Amino acid sequence: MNDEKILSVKDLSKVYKTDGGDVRALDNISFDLYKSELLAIMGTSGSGKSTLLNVLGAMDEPTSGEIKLNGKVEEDMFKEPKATVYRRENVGFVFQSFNLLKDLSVEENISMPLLLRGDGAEKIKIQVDKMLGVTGLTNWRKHRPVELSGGQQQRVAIGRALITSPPIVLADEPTGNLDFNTSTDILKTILQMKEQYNQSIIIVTHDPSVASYADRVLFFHDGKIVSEFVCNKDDKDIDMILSDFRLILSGETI
Ligand SMILES: Nc1ncnc2c1ncn2[C@@H]1O[C@H](COP(=O)(O)OP(=O)(O)OP(=O)(O)O)[C@@H](O)[C@H]1O
Repeated sequence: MNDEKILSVKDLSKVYKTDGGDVRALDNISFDLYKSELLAIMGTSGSGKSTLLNVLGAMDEPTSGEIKLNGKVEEDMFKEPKATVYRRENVGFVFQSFNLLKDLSVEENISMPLLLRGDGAEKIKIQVDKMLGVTGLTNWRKHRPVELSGGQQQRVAIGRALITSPPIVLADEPTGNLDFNTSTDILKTILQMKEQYNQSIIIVTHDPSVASYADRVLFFHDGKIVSEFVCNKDDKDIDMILSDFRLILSGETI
């Protein structure tokens, strides 16, 4: 991680109009994401974590506020066709539910973003072979998602998210459906790829052991950032993250 900012978020708010009244999902959020940083977001249910990822990924338009990418506001980043271009060039998504295309093989799923951006067959093959190696899926390349374990499916999703080397990766509970050992394996894959491709990653998680891999943790409550924790790799980060968070929530469940 270095001190170069890739994203600067300033006074970001998102208000949903519902029949039951306005829901302020994000309430004046400001933070920076640094180059090569792994930033974890934790928070109570309904505190705005997924909304934030959707807005940063230009899937949902904020009500107010500013997002700078590399120090510049992207004009019309929430309007098509600019939103699609912004996503394609800058963002990789990893979801809890993997979101793989079930009729396609592992290698076809991973190659999809390259096909969509119009890369040639030879270039795609080189990139996909490399990615299959990094994610440990070379022997599974011809298999379809249904024939894989949860951890393997998530590694396909990670490979697909990172194959275009996007500078930003947005991961929403990427280990939420996985057991402890598989989660650790997935996190190590994410970290290894971050080192290799120099990416900045935002990971939403309820799991303090996942958050302990991060450089920094932001805690959300009621659409606001209520605390920030800088992880020190050499002490008991998990305990500290948990106690910090419990203190903030004063008894609420995570
Ligand atoms: N499309 C929508 N329309 C109306 N309200 C919404 C919509 N999406 C989210 N919300 C509301 O915005 C708030 C934040 O939701 P969000 O999904 O971002 O929370 P979260 O922190 O990701 O929650 P969880 O940990 O339970 O997944 C919640 O009160 C939710 O009900």
